[in-house]
Amino acid sequence: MIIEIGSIIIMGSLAGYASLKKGGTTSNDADKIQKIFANAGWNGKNGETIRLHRKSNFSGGIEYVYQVPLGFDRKRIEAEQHILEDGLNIRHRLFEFNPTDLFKVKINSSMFKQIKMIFTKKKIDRKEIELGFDGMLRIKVYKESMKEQYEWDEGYLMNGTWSVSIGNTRQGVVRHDFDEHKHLIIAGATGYGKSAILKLIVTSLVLQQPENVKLHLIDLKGGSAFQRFKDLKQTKNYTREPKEVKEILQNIQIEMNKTYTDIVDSGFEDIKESGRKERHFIIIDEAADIADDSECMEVVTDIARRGRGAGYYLIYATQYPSSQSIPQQTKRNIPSRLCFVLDDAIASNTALGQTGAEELPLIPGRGIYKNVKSQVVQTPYISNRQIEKCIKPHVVIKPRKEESSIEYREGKKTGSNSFILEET
Ligand SMILES: Nc1ncnc2c1ncn2[C@@H]1O[C@H](COP(=O)(O)OP(=O)(O)OP(=O)(O)O)[C@@H](O)[C@H]1O
Repeated sequence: MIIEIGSIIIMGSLAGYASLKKGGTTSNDADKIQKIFANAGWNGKNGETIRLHRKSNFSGGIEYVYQVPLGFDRKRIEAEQHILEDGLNIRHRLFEFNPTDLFKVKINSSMFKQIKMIFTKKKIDRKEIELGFDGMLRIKVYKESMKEQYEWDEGYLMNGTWSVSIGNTRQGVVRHDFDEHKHLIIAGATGYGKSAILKLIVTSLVLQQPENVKLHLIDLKGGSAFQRFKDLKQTKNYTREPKEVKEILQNIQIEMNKTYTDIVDSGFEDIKESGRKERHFIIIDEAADIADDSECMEVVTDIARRGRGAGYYLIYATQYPSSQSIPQQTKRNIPSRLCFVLDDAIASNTALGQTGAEELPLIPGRGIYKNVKSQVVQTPYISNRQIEKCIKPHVVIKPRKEESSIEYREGKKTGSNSFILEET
């Protein structure tokens, strides 16, 4: 009995302490923010500081609204947001701990072991921030980290459009509309979600625009990310061979030029105005592998520069962003970027035009999407099994060039699209 009462008191106090810790975390964040601004040299030209205008609670944290001095460099602060986040996390780390776990403890001889487990299994959670500018500087400080995984489902689709879900933020889904923003550069260290988002983009395009999307898939990573799309009726080109890339790109360029000439000759400015529905997507996974080939790069640059008018959109992915793998002219023509964690600030600058990707947490799918503004997103995750299910109705059996002398016949299915080849 005494043990039971004692344990209840201990648990009650621990729970109270933990919830206090979780709730009352941010009392002096306003001061900290002001100090971080001063130390980072983010004040106005004559040393003017930001001034706290308002502070308000919202369901996930606290928003601080500041008046900013004239000449305030918002882009610099956006790029160096991690300094602010690190500063707010220096002394205060939040325990990801649910006090109700304590009430699940069974009162028996292993009680102390169970309590110890709850505390030793806790994860350290960082405060995260979000910046906004509308004449005032708005800093949202969140009590909890962003979700590490968002499962994709068909609710992410916008049928009949070219707008594809690219990530989730706490405010909702962020989309990249290819008819608005055309091309996209994707960069990121290996293993953090480049292929996964490319597969999601392809799947979304096929499901949203099955009759109008034309895919040119160039997979130079030595993996098999695009393999599953090669027999789609929407796939016009698919290769994993670097030596085939030049010919494919040059043929695309010829078609693109012809389409553009037709559009202009018919008196239209671009494909959108012409009312044509077809859009071509040239998707290159590991662009660094063709960076040495000047003829390939000439076509890539040309598509980035002139493809928009003809409806030829480029998605250019690399894990090695450098001035060679993303030439200056290509970069200038592709303002939209999605960048997962990168090795250093130089790579981040090359890929995004700002630092910050080197500071992203090591979470697959966590990236910075930069378009008009830049924001941290968690890309939706689609499993290979889901992809197979979604694209199955679009699979057709195509003879490959080198197999034109081989007779095809449908055979015993071992997968959704397997068949036996018989040489005659
Ligand atoms: N949005 C996501 N949410 C959760 N997990 C993800 C997400 N994206 C990727 N992952 C996980 O990370 C793993 C690696 O992702 P992916 O293959 O896309 O990386 P990559 O950057 O293309 O790496 P590599 O260049 O080595 O192929 C995936 O197998 C998956 O388990």
